[in-house]
Amino acid sequence: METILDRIIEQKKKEVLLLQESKEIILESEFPKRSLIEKLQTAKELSIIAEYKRASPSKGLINNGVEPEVQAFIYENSGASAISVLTDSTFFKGSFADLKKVRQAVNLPILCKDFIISPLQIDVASAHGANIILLIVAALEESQLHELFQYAKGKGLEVLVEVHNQNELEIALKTGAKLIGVNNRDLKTFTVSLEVTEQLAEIAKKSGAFLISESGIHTEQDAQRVRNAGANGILVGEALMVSQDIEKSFMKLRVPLQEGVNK
Ligand SMILES: O=P(O)(O)OC[C@@H](O)[C@@H](O)c1c[nH]c2ccccc12
Repeated sequence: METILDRIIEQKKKEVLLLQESKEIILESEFPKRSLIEKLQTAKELSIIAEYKRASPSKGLINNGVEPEVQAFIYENSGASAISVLTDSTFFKGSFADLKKVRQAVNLPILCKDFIISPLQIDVASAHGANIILLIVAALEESQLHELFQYAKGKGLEVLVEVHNQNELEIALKTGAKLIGVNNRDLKTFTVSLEVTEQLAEIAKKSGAFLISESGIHTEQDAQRVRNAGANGILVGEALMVSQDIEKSFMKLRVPLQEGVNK
């Protein structure tokens, strides 16, 4: 059966073809380098990557009423370590223009949250001010994963490699990734469980990578749970996008880090 991930990838292939045909010259990034890895190395609390996400295929419209630069500014002032911006338009109502607006509003590292299948998309992300790109193991052939990983590193970008099970994690670790994102949400079925982080944390941490627990984190208890499993950081979208008091939401999610977890 065709999954939502299959549909998204089909759409991305069309977008990449259009990009190729447009022959548009994609300029090099004119923005300074910002490192999430350096922040994780010295962090004393669970790092929060705060996401700007208007909508998603699993939740529909989440919040269409706040501008990306305004939301990102509040995230930065509330203690975020990085900002994630959804740039997919078809399924998430995002854009690269959103990414650039966020770049101009904050000093934090920015993650381009998209379904990357081509180096061209990495060029576009970098030109709009991204410092980190996402590579989703479930969306790529292993050879493609390696190629895109090396390409992004060559451009001075950091790479968050996303996995959802042990098989994907083992593939991810072969790239030498320093940032592993465990997605608690299955992109094929939308089922969310923080147990996924608990199950994969040990193997991910043994490799010396930093572990980011992604999706389904809403409460202080959720943050503590993935922290206790060994996470260095969390990626939070919906809970912050719908929050009536973002600063207060941050205070709850900012829990102290486990001793020695970033050594
Ligand atoms: O809104 P949540 O449940 O806090 O999830 C945020 C983030 O993890 C999620 O948006 C995400 C994780 N991996 C992705 C890959 C593509 C698109 C979106 C995602």
